[in-house]
Amino acid sequence: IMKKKLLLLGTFSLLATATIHAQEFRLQPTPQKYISQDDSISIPLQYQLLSGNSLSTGNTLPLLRSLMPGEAPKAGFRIYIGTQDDKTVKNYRKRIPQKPEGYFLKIDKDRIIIAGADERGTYYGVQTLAQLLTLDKLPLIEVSDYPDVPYRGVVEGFYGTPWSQEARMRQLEFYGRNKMNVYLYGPKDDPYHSTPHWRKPYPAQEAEQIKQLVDKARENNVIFYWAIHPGQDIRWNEEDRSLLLQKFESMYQLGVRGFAVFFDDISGEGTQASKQAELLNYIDNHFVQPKKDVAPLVMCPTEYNKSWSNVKGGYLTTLGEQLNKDIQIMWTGNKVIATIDKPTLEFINPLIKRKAYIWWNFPVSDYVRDHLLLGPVYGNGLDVKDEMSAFVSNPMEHAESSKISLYSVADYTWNMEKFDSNTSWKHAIKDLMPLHAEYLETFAIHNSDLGKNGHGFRREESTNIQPALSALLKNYQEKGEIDETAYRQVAEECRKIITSADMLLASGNENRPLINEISPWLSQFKLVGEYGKAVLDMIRLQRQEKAFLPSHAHAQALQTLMTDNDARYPQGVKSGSGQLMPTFDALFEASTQQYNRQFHTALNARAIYSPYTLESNVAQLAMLPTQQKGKEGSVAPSNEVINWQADGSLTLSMDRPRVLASLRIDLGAPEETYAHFRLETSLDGKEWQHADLQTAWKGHTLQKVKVEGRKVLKIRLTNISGNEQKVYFKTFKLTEKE
Ligand SMILES: CC1=[NH+][C@H]2[C@@H](O1)O[C@H](CO)[C@@H](O)[C@@H]2O
Repeated sequence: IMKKKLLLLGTFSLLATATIHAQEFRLQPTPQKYISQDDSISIPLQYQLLSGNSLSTGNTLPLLRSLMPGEAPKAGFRIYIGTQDDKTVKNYRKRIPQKPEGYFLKIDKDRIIIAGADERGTYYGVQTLAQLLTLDKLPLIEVSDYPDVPYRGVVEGFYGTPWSQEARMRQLEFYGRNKMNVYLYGPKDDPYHSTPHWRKPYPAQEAEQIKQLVDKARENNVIFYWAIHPGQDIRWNEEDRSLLLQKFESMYQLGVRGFAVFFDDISGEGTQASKQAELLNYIDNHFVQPKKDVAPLVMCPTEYNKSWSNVKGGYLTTLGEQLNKDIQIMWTGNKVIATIDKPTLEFINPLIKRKAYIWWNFPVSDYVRDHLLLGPVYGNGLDVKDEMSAFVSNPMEHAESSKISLYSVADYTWNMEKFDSNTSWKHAIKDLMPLHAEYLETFAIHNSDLGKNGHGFRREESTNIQPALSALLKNYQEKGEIDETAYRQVAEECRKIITSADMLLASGNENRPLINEISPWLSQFKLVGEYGKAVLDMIRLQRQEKAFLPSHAHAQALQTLMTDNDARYPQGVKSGSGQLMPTFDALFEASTQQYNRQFHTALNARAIYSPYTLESNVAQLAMLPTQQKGKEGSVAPSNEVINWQADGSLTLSMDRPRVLASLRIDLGAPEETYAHFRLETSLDGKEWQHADLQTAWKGHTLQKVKVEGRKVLKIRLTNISGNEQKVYFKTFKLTEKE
């Protein structure tokens, strides 16, 4: 454990440092019961350790010794540590909360007692002590603590670039420190987790990496679950069943002691509830139970959220009735992306006849990959701790950045009623970068909304400056006046934005992995701050015929820079898209229009925006955002199975006719599926011309459409089969002729 001392750069006296640290100090997660005697002792440099036999294996004692290296048999100060069966803590047995993973921690003048309800509870007691040891003096306290939600942690279950080995190793340490006890390995783009290679054992190198992760997880008292995603091509036969069990056996040989089967985002034969239940029960009865040291099986259903469930169809009730009682069933809530409240659980728990194992799809961003989601965790009910068996977060492909949310998920699931979203968020940021917390907070508060997206899930953004932004815009648009107070606040925020971007980019090694992840967004964030300043100049100089021009030109230059592709992250980089950019764009347009009217000029009054708009009567496509990068225009991909109704269509419209060089469409479906669709283009939205969909190349279902040289204003794709088609929506991308 790296003892994270707050090394303020010498500007404070030792006392002040301790005071500041003590003031801001909080235990993470918030303990259930904490009694302080308003007294403290120096950290004992020597102590006698009296530890119970139950701790002879495991990582609890190694952790304690790494935190307090002064073990000495004759020392006066004593540390008593053990689980409730150990005689070393028998005098404190009745102080131990009788809950799984509970512990009692007491710091007294001449002794420390760490007594756990079980091994992991004792380990958590040491983790709490670890936090207290970052203070300059040890407070005399008594902590009685235990988790509200039995299983708490992370499911790496997103599409896109899987986390690296180093990122996962750091994650597991973070889970140990924050008392999260579950990590489910299930990255959609790992070919050995999903189609095509789920039947095959990992190659030697990947196998070794999994083994390292399993060992690291054990060190941090985290249950490592390995998940398999077979549903897209599983055959319900003896052969595939034994191949799946052999794969699980090969993972067991690597040390894996937790297993999951995900049936999400699939179509076809694999979606049958009774077949899924039969397979899972077989795995439970012939693998999990006989092994005796494997955690209860976890499964993700095909109908994993209410908006996709068809209760009368019986899928969920079939699982509820047929699945062995100890098999856990995951649930994302009322929608794919949703916050979890009591009604959500009152709907699902009776259907599946057990407490739902929540898969929370936040801060996952695989459907808005150009955004970082760094805002507070909020919106989940504080009254649902007894209605769920687990709460695991599906994070972003950016592992370090996800820790802002994960810190709060750990806090929320350990002590739900005491959870305070904003306090937790501020401490999450301090935990990531104590020396640059104020700058990271400025960055995070303006990079939290998702923008328009296929799931319609949004988050608050720029809440600190939002009132000033709307006051400034309202006064200017309606009265052409400048609200001076709002103007000053927005100017100050732009200065903070620019400074924060620079301070974080120059923050050296405080948290290099985090900065490496977010640097494309930091560069973009700085441009947003500069753009805000240029636009503030424009409205200030709007009546000065000459002075206005350089600011207008600078604002346009910044718009161009902000839409340029960042090679470090080709999926696009958006920052401040929720409040800052819409306000600055509106001020840019209003002031330029005003200037044009006053000086009879024709300066460009349109902020650069995406020239493409999407319309569709297919529910899951209707809200997908469009993107423009140079000569490329695209509709953002969706990761889920699209239920494309008969005669349903999608239309991509442009701001003006453009000549196409190519159009690529990938519905992730076999060749014959494309016969069910018609592609047309139009110059006026009235006359439509047919365009041939033809296979670009075998093996991959990407369609290259013969539109070379065709001038179009609209492109339309329609399901003409007369039936609903279940397809993916992986690529819809046009390239304009140079
Ligand atoms: C249970 C579930 N499976 C999918 C779905 O939720 O949406 C997530 C967000 O797009 C995606 O990451 C995940 O793989």
